[in-house]
Amino acid sequence: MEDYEEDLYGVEDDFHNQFAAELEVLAELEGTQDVAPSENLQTPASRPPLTFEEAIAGGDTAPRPCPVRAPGNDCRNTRKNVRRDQPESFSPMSKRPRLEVVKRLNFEPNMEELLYPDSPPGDITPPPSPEVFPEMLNAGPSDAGADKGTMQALPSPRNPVLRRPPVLEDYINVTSTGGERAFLVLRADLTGTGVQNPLPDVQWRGRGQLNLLGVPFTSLKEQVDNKRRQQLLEEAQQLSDTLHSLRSEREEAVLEGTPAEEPAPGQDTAQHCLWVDEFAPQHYTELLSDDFTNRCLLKWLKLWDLVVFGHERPARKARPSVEPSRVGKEAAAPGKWKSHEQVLEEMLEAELDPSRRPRQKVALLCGPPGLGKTTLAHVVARHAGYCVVEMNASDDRSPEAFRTRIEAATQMESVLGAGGRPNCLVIDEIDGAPTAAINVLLSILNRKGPQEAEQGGTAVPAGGRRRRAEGGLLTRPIICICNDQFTPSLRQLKQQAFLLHVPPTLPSRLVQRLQEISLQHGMRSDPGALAALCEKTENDIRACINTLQFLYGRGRRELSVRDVQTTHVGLKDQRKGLFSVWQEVFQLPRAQRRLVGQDLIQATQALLLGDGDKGSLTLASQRFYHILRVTTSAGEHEKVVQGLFDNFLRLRLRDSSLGTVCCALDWLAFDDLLEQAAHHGQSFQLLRYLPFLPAAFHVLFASSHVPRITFPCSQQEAQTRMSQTKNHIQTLVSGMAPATRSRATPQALVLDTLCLLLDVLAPKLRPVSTQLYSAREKQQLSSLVGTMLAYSLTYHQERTPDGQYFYRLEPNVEEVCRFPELPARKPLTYQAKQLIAREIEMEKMRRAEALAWAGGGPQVDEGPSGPACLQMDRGEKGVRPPAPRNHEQRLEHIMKKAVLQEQPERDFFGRAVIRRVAVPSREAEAPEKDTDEWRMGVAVGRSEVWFRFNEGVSNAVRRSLYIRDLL
Ligand SMILES: Nc1ncnc2c1ncn2[C@@H]1O[C@H](COP(=O)(O)OP(=O)(O)OP(=O)(O)O)[C@@H](O)[C@H]1O
Repeated sequence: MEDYEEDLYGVEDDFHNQFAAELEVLAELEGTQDVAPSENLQTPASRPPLTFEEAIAGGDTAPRPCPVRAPGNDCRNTRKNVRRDQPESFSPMSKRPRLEVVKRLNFEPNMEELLYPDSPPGDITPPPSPEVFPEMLNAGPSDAGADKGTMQALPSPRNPVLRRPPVLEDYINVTSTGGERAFLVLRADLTGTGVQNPLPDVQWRGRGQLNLLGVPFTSLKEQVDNKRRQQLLEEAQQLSDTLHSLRSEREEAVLEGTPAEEPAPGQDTAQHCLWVDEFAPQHYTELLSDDFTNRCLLKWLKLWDLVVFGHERPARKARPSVEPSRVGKEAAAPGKWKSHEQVLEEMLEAELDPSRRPRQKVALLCGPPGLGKTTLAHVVARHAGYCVVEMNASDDRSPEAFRTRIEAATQMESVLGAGGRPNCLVIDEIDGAPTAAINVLLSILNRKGPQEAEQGGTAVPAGGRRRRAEGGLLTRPIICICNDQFTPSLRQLKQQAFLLHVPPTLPSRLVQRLQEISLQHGMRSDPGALAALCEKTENDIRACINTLQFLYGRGRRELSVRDVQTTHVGLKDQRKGLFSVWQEVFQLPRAQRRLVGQDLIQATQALLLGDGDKGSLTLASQRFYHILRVTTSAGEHEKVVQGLFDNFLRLRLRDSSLGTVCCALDWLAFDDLLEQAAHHGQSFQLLRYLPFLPAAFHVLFASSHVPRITFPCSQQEAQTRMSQTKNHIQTLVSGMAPATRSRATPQALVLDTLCLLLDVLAPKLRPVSTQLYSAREKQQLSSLVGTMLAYSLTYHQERTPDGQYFYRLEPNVEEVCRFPELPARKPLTYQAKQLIAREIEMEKMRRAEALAWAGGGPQVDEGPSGPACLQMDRGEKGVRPPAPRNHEQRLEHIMKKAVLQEQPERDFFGRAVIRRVAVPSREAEAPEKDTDEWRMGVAVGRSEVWFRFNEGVSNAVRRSLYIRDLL
């Protein structure tokens, strides 16, 4: 059969050409029918090869290729089956060979191009989509072969591209660029993808997805889930291992019968007891705070002995060797500043007050947290024989509660447990108390005893009654404790208090104490690690002990420096003042100052660029985190940043190329952006990045020098200047002539107009009288006045503090567009400004009069006035009649008004006055046309000359003028 086809192939047949269309339709019709059995079924082997003529003659009986509409079935098998099953008589297949011929004629070159390259000539399977096609071609040699096989094995669907519209099927028509029309048969979309899939076995890339990820998202998700699961499993494994090992340890211990491991009765409570409480000092000698401070506080408490216990104050021993020299020194230098210690000692040695109490009724201990201030107060008070009553000022904040607590503690005595000891009141966290509460305390301190009242001249009985009403005299010591002595509410109290600054604990003492504590719990710790711990906690006793206990609780039996560095030590939340924050940012911590110049720059770069190994960054990163913590706790981020901005350029910069400055400016800009995004866009999660700016500044600028820090004011100044500028612009715009204002937006004024306008407003004016000006100069002046009036500008005379007069532009737009340090480009003289100011005033008057006149009379349109009028005079002389001059206008106006507004004369009460007509005298009868008065009136009213005396204006040229010359 193939041979036969080959023989037939390429035969040109007129019949087929003529009836191509009909053949096509027939082929289509046949395609819709079921596979028809062939009439003469012969196997190719049994059939002898035919010649062309035989084939033609055979016509309808000629064997035909397998039907195309048998998907999934092998062509030959089908044919065989058909041959066996179907009776030979039934054969509607007469046109089959022609169909094949039609197919092979293939009259459409465009369609031929689209055919699959490897497909046999008779295969009219539409090509796969261009996307699949190259893939299939490049699938590798074996695949390609397989695919070819598949392609050949696949049933080839009927050609959906037809030259004529199909009869039974839906179609769409397509016209090629060459104008040829083809008809595409529509088929049902069985796959439902909307895309005809020519090869269902080949996956279309991405199944409609873009595959931007490379790896599908689902598999990524799976990976993450797997990872998490793995992690959880590992953790669980670790936990069970630990539990297992612990259990085995305990079992071993039980088996060995170690007495130490047996749960002691108090052990459970001891485990939960804080070490800070366990090792809290009980005696004066166990105190870690500075000895001088401890001693001073004890001495001050002892000053109360006379009032509280009735003990006489021991007589002071004379210090023969020290005193004279000291006295001599003080006498020699009376104005010399005294140290704080000297002041304290003087206070302690001073005489008691008339009521035999110390002059300072309250002691104020201040210092950073965790130094043992509260402990000091307790231990010293107990040591001095008192029963300590503590109150927390942050808790009892209301003045009433404050008064009640203080009076209860100072005027009553505990009957239970105190052993008859008098109270000593300790007020902790007094910096958290409001001013009103502090005032209550002050009023209690300032109550006067009878002796003082007598000295003050107050009447005793009345004073006694009042005292009883307001409470008794304070006879017990009060010790106040605070962290921040600069809290505003403490100002008054500080003046009356015995102020004691508690200095940081000496690290050597603290290390020793910590070593004792850790040894007692069987924890090994070398002094280096403990020193690192002290440094990290800034010698905070509480933080050190708590850290030790925390590490011990986690099973560490040995403290190393690494442990200290990796542990996050919880410090008490403490706010530092702004100056100390700025100082910490710009100054290296004490311990690291000696490292300046060694690894600092490297560390800086590594920290900022993020490319250093962690080991070399420990010091720098510690500093970084410290600053981060300090600035976060300081709170006032805006103020902190302003201080950094105002001060960072005043520092001694190490970097001569100013790279650090540029970096710092970048940080500042970034900070601005962050704040803007956070507050304008309400993206408050961005606020967490703000404290990094001070940390970056520290890394960039911190040095060993003590920085000279000033309080920031540039922001305030800039804001004031901006509001001033806005005011100037607003005043300018509101005063502008409407025509000018319509085109002058504030922004355009600032950016484009004002700068040039200032140059326009400074023409060269000769310092002579305007009468001597040439026409051009007059025009220049009038246009200047016109421009200034259009922008509502004028010059205003002012006086400097040293008494000099000067003219200032009003509103002062020079401030808007000129830097104050720079001189004006074309400064006008005082006289020029004066002249311009006067001309502006005159012009304003003229305009006002013209307006009033226009409003008063009907003859309004007599022409413009002022500079416009002047210009009209010059430019359009021939066109319009010259307008009346200004003084003429004015005079005429006045006279008209006088005529129009002639009112009947009225007396004081508003009644019309009727004058008696006097008998006319002779002189009156005569026509006094020549009288002086009449003539004067004519002269003033009718004369062309009119002048006004302006007081205070001195024109450069003067000349004598007589009245007769004017007449
Ligand atoms: N010499 C010491 N030896 C051991 N522990 C001490 C010593 N001094 C103080 N402590 C412990 O340190 C802890 C903190 O002390 P204290 O409360 O007196 O500090 P503070 O300066 O008052 O802190 P704050 O300002 O936060 O109130 C206390 O629990 C105390 O037990």
